[in-house]
Amino acid sequence: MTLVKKGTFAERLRQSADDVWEAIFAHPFVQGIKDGTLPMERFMYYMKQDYVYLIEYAKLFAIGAVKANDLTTMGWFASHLDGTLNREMDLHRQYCAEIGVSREELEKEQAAPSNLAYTHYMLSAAQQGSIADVMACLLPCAWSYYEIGMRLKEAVGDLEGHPYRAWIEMYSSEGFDVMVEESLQFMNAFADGKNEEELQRLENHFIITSKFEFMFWDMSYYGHEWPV
Ligand SMILES: Cc1ncc(CO)c(N)n1
Repeated sequence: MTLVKKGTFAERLRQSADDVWEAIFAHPFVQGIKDGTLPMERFMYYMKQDYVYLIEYAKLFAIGAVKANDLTTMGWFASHLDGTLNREMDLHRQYCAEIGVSREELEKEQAAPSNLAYTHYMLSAAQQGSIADVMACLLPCAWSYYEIGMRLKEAVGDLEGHPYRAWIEMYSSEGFDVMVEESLQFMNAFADGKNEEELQRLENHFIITSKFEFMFWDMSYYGHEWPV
């Protein structure tokens, strides 16, 4: 299941946030997707918040394309900017269309506080930092979803008739594992030659964005809103 290679910087990152990731896997929202017991109303709240999240997340790929030092890297970021906007977000548009939520309504959704904090943290780190900072912020998103997707697919087995089938299939699909694997390779290459202080900054981005991933699930389950 794990794509990470021993002794790499990506392995160090994964280990540094392991407790956070275990808390994510055990979260009642994630467990509820697996069991199919998650109320659809919570899932739709999550999808709407995720839609506005993905608009900002996609900008990280655009920043990565600007900060890339070669055409292969630039092309990779450009293709995932396209993939996020035109494929991943299609899943959201389709789910929402099925229950009568239009594209316009999705785009008008206001980000809840944890969502806003998460995307702004990433955008600020990406704008101030190098391409390595961009990747350290992006990694927990795709990689933790991949591990969730794989775990859920394995636990559920036959997805026929499962209420969250399309979601589980998307994040456990073959294209997605390639994307994660390539992200890990890029992360290792970008970290190459960096001193310990810089590596710690990258590790900190990884841990913080992993914690924001947990908060996103928590917010979607309990509905944390602005206090006033
Ligand atoms: C909050 C969040 N993190 C990661 C992903 C995976 O792209 C997503 N769709 N939403």
